[in-house]
Amino acid sequence: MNLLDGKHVSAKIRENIKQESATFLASTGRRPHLVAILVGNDGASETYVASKMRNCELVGFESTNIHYDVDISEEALLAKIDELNADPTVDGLIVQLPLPKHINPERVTEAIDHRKDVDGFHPVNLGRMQRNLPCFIPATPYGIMLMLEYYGIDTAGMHAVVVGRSNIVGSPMSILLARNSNPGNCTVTLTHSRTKDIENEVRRADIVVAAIGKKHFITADMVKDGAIVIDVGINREVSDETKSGYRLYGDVDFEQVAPKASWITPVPGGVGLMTIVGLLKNTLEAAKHSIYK
Ligand SMILES: Nc1nc(=O)c2c([nH]1)NC[C@@H]1CN(c3ccc(C(=O)N[C@@H](CCC(=O)O)C(=O)O)cc3)C=[N+]21
Repeated sequence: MNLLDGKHVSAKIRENIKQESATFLASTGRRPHLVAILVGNDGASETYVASKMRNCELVGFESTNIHYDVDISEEALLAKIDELNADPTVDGLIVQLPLPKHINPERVTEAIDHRKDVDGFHPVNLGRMQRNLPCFIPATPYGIMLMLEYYGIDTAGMHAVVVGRSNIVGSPMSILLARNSNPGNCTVTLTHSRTKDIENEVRRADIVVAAIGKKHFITADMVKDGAIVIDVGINREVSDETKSGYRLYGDVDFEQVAPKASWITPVPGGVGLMTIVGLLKNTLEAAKHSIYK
């Protein structure tokens, strides 16, 4: 078993981003700038946004966190997005999900200027990704592809099984793995809650991407010998044994599965850290206008 070490890879890639960020500052007199909007008081969301801001600092980006009460109206949120779209000092703009029930996430996603959509959730970016055109790729799938690339894993011809069809992970992941690029060129099966026999589908996988949101859903008996296992799960449980007061569990039973896998990501220390690197890379591209002139 080899570890796909998110801690190591994210630190390495952050070094490159930091250098490019310094070059950007030297030539333009300003820093790449990410704005993150957070609505409400979800503990996990607050942790992620804080981590994104801290990572911006690490690579020399400017970052702004706008925090609204849970009862902000959709209209007021959309008005703020319009204002930030028009603000030339803002390069990247994200609205942390999930949003409260009275706000339509689809409307919010489409309101963000696709040239600042560093989450890669806007339909323009999604469509361009599907066509293999320059675009912002959603941060988690992007981070996973960067990790495979870093370790020089050639996925061409592999059978990939993605578990979960979310807009932010499973669905874009299936597109990226099937694309004619490297990593990519996989034969992809996208499984979900209505799949007849998920266990059996996963058993056929050369590469498994688990993005279901259920602790230890993927067990050893479901994994083929030598498979590559990517765990996107971040299931939080209260624990009095840790400083933070909670413990994270993946969608994969790491202890059981690791001995069978050729490569595997740990949780924490895997995909989550790469997600942030994906976001930083997109923000740098947005600042440099290297995707949209
Ligand atoms: N608009 C939007 N964009 C997102 O990118 C987005 C989102 N909404 N909503 C929620 C998910 C989740 N997400 C994570 C980011 C970092 C870690 C991360 O850093 N994880 C660390 C540990 C984190 C901890 O200890 O809590 C690790 O896995 O080692 C995890 C998950 C971004 N998301």
